[in-house]
Amino acid sequence: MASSDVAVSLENVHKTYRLAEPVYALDGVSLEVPRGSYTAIMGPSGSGKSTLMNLVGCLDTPTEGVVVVDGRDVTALDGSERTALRGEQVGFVFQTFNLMPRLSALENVALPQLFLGVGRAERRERARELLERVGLGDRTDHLPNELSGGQRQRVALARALVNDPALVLADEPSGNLDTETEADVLDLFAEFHDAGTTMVVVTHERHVAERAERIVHLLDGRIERIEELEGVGEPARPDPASGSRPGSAVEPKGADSDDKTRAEDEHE
Ligand SMILES: Nc1ncnc2c1ncn2[C@@H]1O[C@H](COP(=O)(O)OP(=O)(O)OP(=O)(O)O)[C@@H](O)[C@H]1O
Repeated sequence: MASSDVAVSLENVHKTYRLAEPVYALDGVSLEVPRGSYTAIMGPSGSGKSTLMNLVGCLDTPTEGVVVVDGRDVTALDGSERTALRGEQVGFVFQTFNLMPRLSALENVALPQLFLGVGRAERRERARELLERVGLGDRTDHLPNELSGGQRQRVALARALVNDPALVLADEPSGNLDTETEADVLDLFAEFHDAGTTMVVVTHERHVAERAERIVHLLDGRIERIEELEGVGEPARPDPASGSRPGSAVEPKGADSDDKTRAEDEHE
């Protein structure tokens, strides 16, 4: 695959947490995530899913191996360069990404646009639009603690999508949502995917994973297998020149934490 068709690539990535006993959270993972593809990551608890997402999202660096995001070797970047790359490219839907408690739903969603230099009126309009899309058009002025858990999660989702990131990373995005809201969230993911966004979703739920084009199964820090799903969605942007379609395959090929927060420590 041409490198420009690859959103994220991992080459022989190891992540070892050095405790009294070392923990080999990732143990030689190689993976290409094509631009515009929709990938689900599944695996038992402790198999390395969140560790993998943190590396793909430039929140962390591997102990060994190479992680390339949008053509840039993450391991060669310093902390602030990684933060910048993350801000430009990645939208996180992580449960650990809490909302700012003193900002309204609308202000929380508007916040990431501040760092792209978008004007206030436009920020608020876009935030309102996103909140409407996640079914919270009537909750824009609520503070996070005036919302239910599922509503807070939808605000976090709107915030993750507001800058129209090239890559969306979601860790258990529908964890505490009721069936109807989950369906709305997954429809929204499908919409973003249809518009060309690269989606990577960690889930324990088979029916959530089946909305993707392929499922990467992790076991003990390794890729156990990659399952290509039949009949999912339409071919993603056929490339008449090569006859190949970007997004048609995730190919298996073969630490030190920095700041873990994004908008959390920044204020409007
Ligand atoms: N910061 C850390 N320090 C030490 N060990 C860690 C750390 N983070 C994760 N681990 C260990 O690394 C392994 C992989 O963890 P990870 O969170 O990636 O698993 P997971 O597949 O996301 O699990 P779950 O489904 O339970 O969220 C686990 O054995 C975990 O205990």
